Amino acid sequence: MERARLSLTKGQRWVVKIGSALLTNDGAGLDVKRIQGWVQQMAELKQAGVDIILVSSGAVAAGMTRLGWSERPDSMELLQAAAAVGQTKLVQTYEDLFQPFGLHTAQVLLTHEDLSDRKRYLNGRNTLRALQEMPVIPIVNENDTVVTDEIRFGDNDTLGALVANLVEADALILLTDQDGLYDADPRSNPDAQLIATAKSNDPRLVSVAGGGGKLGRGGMATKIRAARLASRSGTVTVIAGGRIENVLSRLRAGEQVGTHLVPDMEPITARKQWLAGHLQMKGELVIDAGASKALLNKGKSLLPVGVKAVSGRFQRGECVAVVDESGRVIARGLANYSALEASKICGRNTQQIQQVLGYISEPELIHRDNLVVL
Ligand SMILES: Nc1ncnc2c1ncn2[C@@H]1O[C@H](COP(=O)(O)OP(=O)(O)O)[C@@H](O)[C@H]1O
Ligand SMILES: N[C@@H](CCC(=O)OP(=O)(O)O)C(=O)O
Repeated sequence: MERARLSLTKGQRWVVKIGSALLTNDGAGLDVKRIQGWVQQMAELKQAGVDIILVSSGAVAAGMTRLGWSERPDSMELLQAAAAVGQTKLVQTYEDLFQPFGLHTAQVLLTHEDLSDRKRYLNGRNTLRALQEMPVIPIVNENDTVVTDEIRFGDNDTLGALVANLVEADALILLTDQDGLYDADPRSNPDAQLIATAKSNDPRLVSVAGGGGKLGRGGMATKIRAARLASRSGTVTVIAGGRIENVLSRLRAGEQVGTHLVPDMEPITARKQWLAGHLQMKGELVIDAGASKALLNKGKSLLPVGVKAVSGRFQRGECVAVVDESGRVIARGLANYSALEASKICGRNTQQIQQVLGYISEPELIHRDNLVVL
């Protein structure tokens, strides 16, 4: 497809994600020889004017080797400790390998909360933009030491997609241990066929994508979700084999390598992408059929009168899910009222808000500028 080809051959901003399954020599530390190959290609791209942001996994694996562990631990604190030990090794390895090309690296560790908080999100975006102007390759990973299970990205595919949204990347390249997305998991189906191209939002992709291997976290399922998220900033996603020779340079030259997932929607505004990227909701608003129609078909704000039930604990300004009567999540947005206030004014018309609460902040429960339909 022409659009995908242009994002790859002419795009000025790429997010490249290298997964755990690829970075390690079958669990035994970092595969420095291979990393050197990707570094060389990324350095050449940067010198040709493509801003590269690298999302690299591998901290836990590198930490395990440094600590002399052969088995991946199960406990959260040991995994976090291994990540803390391994992250320095990971960045040191990249720094040493980029240095001969006159490039430095910058360590960027992010959590889900950093990207949910509007101020920190904007700060992160400004910093990454500033780094792009420099002879520097930012290296992003999840800040594993401080996250708990409930708030983890867990896999770096999702993180890669949110970073692609953050910088409005032309392309998100997910390098992994398979040559791309197959119509069934090739580990268990030797006859599986490679899918060369598809629309990022094609619902059929979900059924072919299975889970990850013993080193990777998310498998293809999270890569498909990442492609969907990335499409919101008009970003093309490529899932490709990191062991394919010169994979990045060949993609830049316009070769059909791996699976190309092409957005089939117009990019949404940066603010709405930020909203859509929220993974944790603080509460839920169940709305009636009339309100669903107003949101889905007319791009309207959500008024308290259309809300049937409120659940969860949220404050004004926090992100909530909007659910229709059948239980389907149709939108999310920032609430203008807390959960307690919302439960008092739901089902009421605008005039009644003042009577019930004694004050009125806004007539809308969620203003359309702070609402994204999913
Ligand atoms: N339909 C599919 N096509 C290709 N690979 C698949 C598919 N379904 C599941 N997989 C598995 O996903 C794995 C890659 O994901 P993962 O292990 O998380 O790696 P990474 O660390 O690169 O993200 C592959 O090794 C493969 O076995
Ligand atoms: N943050 C973790 C990586 C998580 C992970 O393995 O993700 P993925 O490569 O997407 O399977 C680490 O650096 O070890």
